[in-house]
Parts: sequence; structure tokens; C-alpha cells
Amino acid sequence: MRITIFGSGYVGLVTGACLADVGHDVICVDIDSDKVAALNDGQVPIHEPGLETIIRHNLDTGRLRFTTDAARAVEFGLLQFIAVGTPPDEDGSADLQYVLQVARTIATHMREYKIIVDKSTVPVGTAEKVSACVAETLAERGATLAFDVCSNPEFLKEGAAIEDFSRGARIVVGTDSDRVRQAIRECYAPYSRLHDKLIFMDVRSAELTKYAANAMLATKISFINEIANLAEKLGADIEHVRHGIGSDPRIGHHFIYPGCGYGGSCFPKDVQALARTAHQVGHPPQLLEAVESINLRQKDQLFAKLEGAFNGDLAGKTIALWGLAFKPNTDDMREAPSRTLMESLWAAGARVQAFDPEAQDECRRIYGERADLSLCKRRDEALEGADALVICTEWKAFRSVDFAMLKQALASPIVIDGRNLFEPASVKQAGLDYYAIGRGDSLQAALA
Ligand SMILES: NC(=O)c1ccc[n+]([C@@H]2O[C@H](COP(=O)([O-])OP(=O)(O)OC[C@H]3O[C@@H](n4cnc5c(N)ncnc54)[C@H](O)[C@@H]3O)[C@@H](O)[C@H]2O)c1
Ligand SMILES: O=c1ccn([C@@H]2O[C@H](COP(=O)(O)OP(=O)(O)O[C@H]3O[C@H](CO)[C@@H](O)[C@H](O)[C@H]3O)[C@@H](O)[C@H]2O)c(=O)[nH]1
Repeated sequence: MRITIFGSGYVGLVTGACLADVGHDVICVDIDSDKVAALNDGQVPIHEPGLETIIRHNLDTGRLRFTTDAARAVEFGLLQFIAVGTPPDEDGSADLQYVLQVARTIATHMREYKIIVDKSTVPVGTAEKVSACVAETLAERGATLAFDVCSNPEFLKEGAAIEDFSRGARIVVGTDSDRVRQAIRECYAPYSRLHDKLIFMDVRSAELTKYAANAMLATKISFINEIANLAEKLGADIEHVRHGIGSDPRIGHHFIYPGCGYGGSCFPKDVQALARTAHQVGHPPQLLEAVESINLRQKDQLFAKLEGAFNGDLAGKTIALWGLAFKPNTDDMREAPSRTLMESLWAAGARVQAFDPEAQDECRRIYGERADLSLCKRRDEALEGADALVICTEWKAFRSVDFAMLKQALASPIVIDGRNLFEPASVKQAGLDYYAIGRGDSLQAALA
């Protein structure tokens, strides 16, 4: 099948690479000419395990190519996927300018029937806006051409994107057209062969399904973080509580890991956008607003713990920071808890010595060169001359640590663990003051 994909970011690249890999003929379009040139050279601008290999292989087979030539791309595919960004607007609602720009581009160049497939995360009612935009542009051209718009939200996670796209639990499609259903079935047949993963519904329900999924996952995280903070005050250990509740299959173990708050390009913006939609239709989103405010408070936890450990005086202190990315296996730092922490530390007059296996360049791109930030080449280099260590991301490389070495390296024996990587008793045994999430302060007091 011939397929066109607008947007070569996380979603567009993974979709294009995976669809080419199962035999489709794919053109990916982007407005960023440097990115397109690099991709045609086999250089992938993001760190996503397995992606570069698939892209290179399919560039070689000729089934995948990247272009800035929108006219050629529109002519190419029956299916025209939209996978461009939908960042938050000033009021938290999704900014649809890039999506509608692509709709206009498709309408400007199409010469026959096209199916526009919206894969970007967009508020309910967007497919209607895309339809109106295409119809208007066609009318301006004096063209009368048939087209359909459907919704096909994407559920992949960064760091596991190929696996999620290829072996995801479901493929949600919002449409009321048989022609669209048939084309979408053909497109996803290689992924839906053993059991039918396609779930067809009306367009509005498909658009809402995406936000509901992310809001539900974010709710689980804010819930466990709320209980973790309570556990800390009560002298309980959230890791026992997590295991205790997760063992009930009605609750399950997934997405109830306490931490320093959810980040990334999706949960923060999508919870906000859904809340904004709720306000627009006169339904105050009490739960969603609580989920968001708990998360904002959680992102301040690491700084609050450090302040507590240093009696409120962080000026002139050097803090070692392990983990900059918002989660492991990505170099993405969008809305990362590490950013909240670093910015608070800098405002308090502290220095940061950071290490991340993949996100160093991204950090340099965001913050530039600054005297109060050193990016270290190795994990243990970040500890040299540091007063305390904070862990923001649960990279594998941080899981096994020689606590005696850590005690030796740090000027004050303080470790703040935002991901609960260690057993408090073992860390304490090495003479370190260990503060984790939902098991730190009070548990330490209880153990003393
Ligand atoms: N990142 C994820 O894990 C993920 C997962 C599921 C859904 N989503 C959603 O998918 C959408 C895309 O997210 P992303 O993370 O891939 O975004 P991204 O920012 O990584 O990539 C977007 C790309 O679109 C390009 N672009 C912008 N305007 C364009 C145009 N007119 N024509 C062609 N290309 C254009 C940009 O240059 C950029 O390369 C968003 O709505 C997001 O919420 C993201
Ligand atoms: O138990 C958990 C699980 C996750 N997180 C945090 O939540 C954030 C998001 O993690 P994750 O969901 O793994 O990554 P994303 O790539 O943001 O993926 C989410 O957002 C995508 C974009 O919409 C969706 O497609 C995915 O289904 C959805 O999981 C990260 O900061 C994690 O550290 C926790 O704190 N505790």
C-alpha cells in the first residue's frame, strides 16, 4: 500500500518505519529540511531503541523515503497520516495550527480521493475542523474532490515505541465510512493478523479514547504519588503498599510506580488539554485538575527533600544529578522532573553536575553553556566534589551502586532517590542518609 506520513517526529518516524518494514511503500514528509536530509542519510535525530536499524534497512530496500516535497507526497499515498505536534496553547488547550496546516497542504495538492488519518493527539471535534479546512481549501481552488477524515490515535511510549507500535494491545479507528474501514484494515493487516486488534468506533469517541487513556494512566501515577507522600508521613513503606495493592488483578502492577512526577511530551499536555475541553463544555474537571496539581507538587519533592537535608541553605552547594531524560531509553527532556529540580537548584544558588546516558546533548541544547551546570561523561564523574546525589531517572546504569564508594565520594552523605531504586536499609548501612519517595524520611527515622 502507498502511504504518506506528515511529521517525522517520534510518532511519524516510528509509524513510517514500521509500516515500511512490513512491506508498505512509505513517504514521510517534514518541513524541517535538515531533519529530512539527515534521515535520508540514515541518521535518526532521536534516541529510540531499534528505530535507526529499521529506518536504515527500509531506506536500503527503497520502501521508505523522506522529503520536504509536499506535492509529491500528497500525490503518493491513498492514506495521508497526520503525525505533527499538538503542543499546549497558552490556556492549556491543544494548539491545532500544525494539524490544520497539513490539512491545507493536502487539500492544496490532492488531485483524487484521499483518506486523511489523524494520528496526532487532538481534542474531540478536530476531525470536523480538518474536514472543514480541507473543504474550504478545495473550494478556493475550485476543485470538487471526495475525501474522508478519520481518527487513529497513537498509543506508543517513548523508549519502547517500536515494540508498542508493532505489538500494541489495540488499534483504535474512528470513522463511519466503509471505504475508510477497508483501507485501514489493509494498512494494519500485518499487525492484526493473529488476532483482530482493530477497534472501530465513531470519530469523536476515538478522539476522546486517546485523552481518556492518557488521563487514566496519569491518574494512576498521581494516585500512587499521593499515597506515597502519605506513607512517608505515616512511617509506612510505599513499596510494600504498591506490591500489596498491585497484586489485586483489579488494580494491577502497571503504572503505579511512585516517583518524582510524570513528565514527557504527552501526559502533562494531554491532561491539561482534556481539562480545558471539559471547561469548554461546562463540566468542571475536578479529578483531572487534582491529577495535574498533585503532579506539579510531586515534581517539587526532590528539591524540598534536598532543602530539608541542608536546612534550607543550598547556596554554593554542588549537587550530583543522575538522569536528565523524563524516563529511561530516551533522550527526551520535555517536562522532565530533572528540569524542575535543576531550575530550583539554580534559583537557590546551587551548582549541578549531571550525567545521563543519552540526554546530555539535549540538555546542552535547552540550557546552553552555564557556569552552574557541568555535564559529565561518566556516572561517577558527576559525584566528584558533590555535596549530595539526586536520582531523577531510573536508567539501568544507576541500579547497581557501590554505596561505600558513594559515601566516600560525597561531601555530605546525602542521597535523594526520585525513583526508589535501592533498599533503604542497605543504603543506610553504608552510612548514607537516604531519602526516597514514600519510604525516605519517616522510614529512616523508624529504622534509626
Ligand atoms: N511522542 C510520543 O510518544 C507520542 C505518542 C503518541 C501520540 N503522540 C502525539 O503525536 C503527535 C506528534 O508527536 P511527536 O512527539 O511525534 O512530535 P514531534 O514534535 O516529535 O514531531 C513533529 C514533527 O512534525 C513536523 N511538522 C510540523 N509541521 C509540519 C508540517 N506542516 N508538515 C510536515 N511536518 C511538520 C515537525 O518538524 C516535527 O518533525 C502529537 O499530537 C503527540 O501528542 C506522541
Ligand atoms: O508507574 C509509573 C509509570 C510512568 N511514570 C512516569 O510517567 C511518565 C510517562 O511515562 P510513559 O507513559 O512510560 O512514557 P510516554 O512516552 O510519555 O507515553 C505515554 O504518553 C504517550 C503519548 O500520548 C502515549 O502514547 C503512551 O501510551 C503513554 O504511556 C514518565 O515521566 C514516567 O517516569 C511514573 O512516574 N510511574
